[in-house]
Amino acid sequence: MYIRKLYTLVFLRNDTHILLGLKKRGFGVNKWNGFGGKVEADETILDAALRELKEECCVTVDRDNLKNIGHLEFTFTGEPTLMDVRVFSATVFEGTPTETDEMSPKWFPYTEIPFEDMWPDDVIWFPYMLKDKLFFGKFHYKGYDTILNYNVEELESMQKFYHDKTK
Ligand SMILES: CNc1ncnc2c1ncn2[C@@H]1O[C@H](COP(=O)(O)OP(=O)(O)OP(=O)(O)O)[C@@H](O)[C@H]1O
Repeated sequence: MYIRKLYTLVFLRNDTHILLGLKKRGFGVNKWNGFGGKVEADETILDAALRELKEECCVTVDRDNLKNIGHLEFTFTGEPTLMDVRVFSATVFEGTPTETDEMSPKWFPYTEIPFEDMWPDDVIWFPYMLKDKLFFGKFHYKGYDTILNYNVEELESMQKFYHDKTK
């Protein structure tokens, strides 16, 4: 049994580029990633996603424009926590991505995503996101550099996935 902790991860995208942020502190420091963090006890997952995006790169998204596109689960050998990461994508947003204490944002062409400076799982599930497929990925790590085993599958619908999960 694991202790499940909820996280959000948001990607802004257009036809040719994706916005990533270089994490300046804390978990995943010096890695490029989407924007996100822990869901607080008093907020919904969607509210947490919008809040973290604003806090980390000063961009706001209308909640109707934030699409849940994937679900990731991370476990680490010897650790009791399961990181339950809800992945979102938006193409419509307000504001200019701006550096904050936590993140330094930069647009990358889809052909130049810096996977060597990202979490090792990203290169495995990004292709689903980039092809606009919904996905569910599970990764078991040893330390923070080595994936011992994983599985990624395409989903028909996030709503159906969450409905089936709670059965
Ligand atoms: C293991 N493989 C992984 N692959 C891809 N992304 C990963 C990840 N593991 C964590 N993430 C994301 O990294 C952020 C951490 O957030 P994190 O800094 O811990 O949260 P938060 O901003 O609440 O922290 P503090 O307020 O500083 O405590 C959060 O978006 C989360 O989804």
